[in-house]
Amino acid sequence: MSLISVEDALSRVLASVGEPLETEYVPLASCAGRTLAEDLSALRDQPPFPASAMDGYAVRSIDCAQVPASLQVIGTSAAGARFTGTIGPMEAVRIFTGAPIPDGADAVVLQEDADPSGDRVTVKEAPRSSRHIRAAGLDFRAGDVLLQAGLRLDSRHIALAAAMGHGTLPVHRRPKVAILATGDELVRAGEPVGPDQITASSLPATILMVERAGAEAIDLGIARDDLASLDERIQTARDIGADILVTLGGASVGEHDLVQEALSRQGMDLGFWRVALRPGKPLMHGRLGSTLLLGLPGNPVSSLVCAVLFLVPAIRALLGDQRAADDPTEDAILGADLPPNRERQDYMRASLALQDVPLTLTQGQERLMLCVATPHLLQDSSMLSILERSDALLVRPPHAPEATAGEPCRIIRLERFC
Ligand SMILES: Nc1nc2c(c(=O)[nH]1)N[C@H]1C(S)=C(S)[C@@H](COP(=O)(O)OP(=O)(O)OC[C@H]3O[C@@H](n4cnc5c(N)ncnc54)[C@H](O)[C@@H]3O)O[C@H]1N2
Ligand code: MOO
Repeated sequence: MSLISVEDALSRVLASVGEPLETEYVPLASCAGRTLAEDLSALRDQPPFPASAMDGYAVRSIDCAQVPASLQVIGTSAAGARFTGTIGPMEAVRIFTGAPIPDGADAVVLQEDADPSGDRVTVKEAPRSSRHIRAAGLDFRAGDVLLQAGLRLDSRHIALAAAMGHGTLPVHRRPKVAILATGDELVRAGEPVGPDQITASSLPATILMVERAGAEAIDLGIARDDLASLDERIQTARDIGADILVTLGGASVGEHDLVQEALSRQGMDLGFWRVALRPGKPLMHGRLGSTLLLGLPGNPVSSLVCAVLFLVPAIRALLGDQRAADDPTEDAILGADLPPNRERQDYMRASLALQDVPLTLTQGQERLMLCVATPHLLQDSSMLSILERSDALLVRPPHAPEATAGEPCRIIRLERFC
């Protein structure tokens, strides 16, 4: 099987996701990272009544056209406890921020612009009509559709939904993502490491990425490099109804790379294997019943790059995120010369720095901040110390010609995924 392009691989992964997961109703405070399953309309006006924006006195502006003006204070309107009467000529009501404006009043005088004395107040500054009053429905009206289906919810959306009158929201179920490390050489982080062993660093890292993407991560541990051990863990993933099974390692061509064989024996429908991608070439994709399969390569940087490019978009698509297929790249300026690229799309670990560039404009000198991406010299896909020092992946298309420092380039910011 020949290598397929990154774009082709991503569209095949997303096509195999199918429809977003079913809808469930979740309390607002637990909706972070969920995706709204339906358009949401306001259940009430906000504010629901004309409200004071300041602490001071509610007045009739006409009474204060000539200042100083002495008014009779006939009551108090506080947030949550309105004044129920009506303000008449030369009368005022003490009012606080957020309180309903009493009937008859059309302005609020700041308390800094008024001198209280007993049951009277002297207004020193003439207010114009509607001064410091928030009209009913200023923010939104009942029935306004303010949040759209497919929106990935953050605290801004939660604040608005709460103000709109909602306590729970219709969101798509979180995908269950089972993660299985494979390899006789691997031990869990923190456990004793034998002479020929290393830590399965990608296991906790992938769990974190999966949770950050909005899914429920299920840790299937480490399978040995034998079919029985793999079979057993794959069966566990099916038994728990995993929406995605992610395997780490064993994806390549060696005799110990048994993941594909084990999955095939259980009836995998192979989508693709091997992508024109560096690092991450041996990526495998398929389906096993209702479970989407992503076989990530074992080198930890390769598995992270594949998770950024394919696993996170698949999770977002299952969550119904309307932006699941968005291009994650953005513009930057290249910080070093680079040789021509070969046939695989390259994702180079790079550090970002802001560079202040002087610009001569017609009106004089301006300064522009540019984001400069400098790839690290070593790009071995086993090297996590370099990954830790990297802010971004610098993307180089297949067969890109040599490039010179200062040219535009495209990057993916890692903080968005890690
Ligand atoms: N003859 C060929 N050899 C290799 C090819 C190839 O095309 N022909 N491809 C290379 C590429 S590219 C990659 S990437 C690796 C990936 O292969 P596998 O997916 O089979 O990975 P493993 O062999 O199982 O492991 C590779 C490496 O990564 C370590 N590893 C595995 N799992 C983890 C984990 N969870 N956390 C941290 N490190 C892990 C493992 O110990 C190995 O050192 O294959 C090349 N070979
Ligand atoms: O593509 Mo492998 O993922 O070079 O290390």
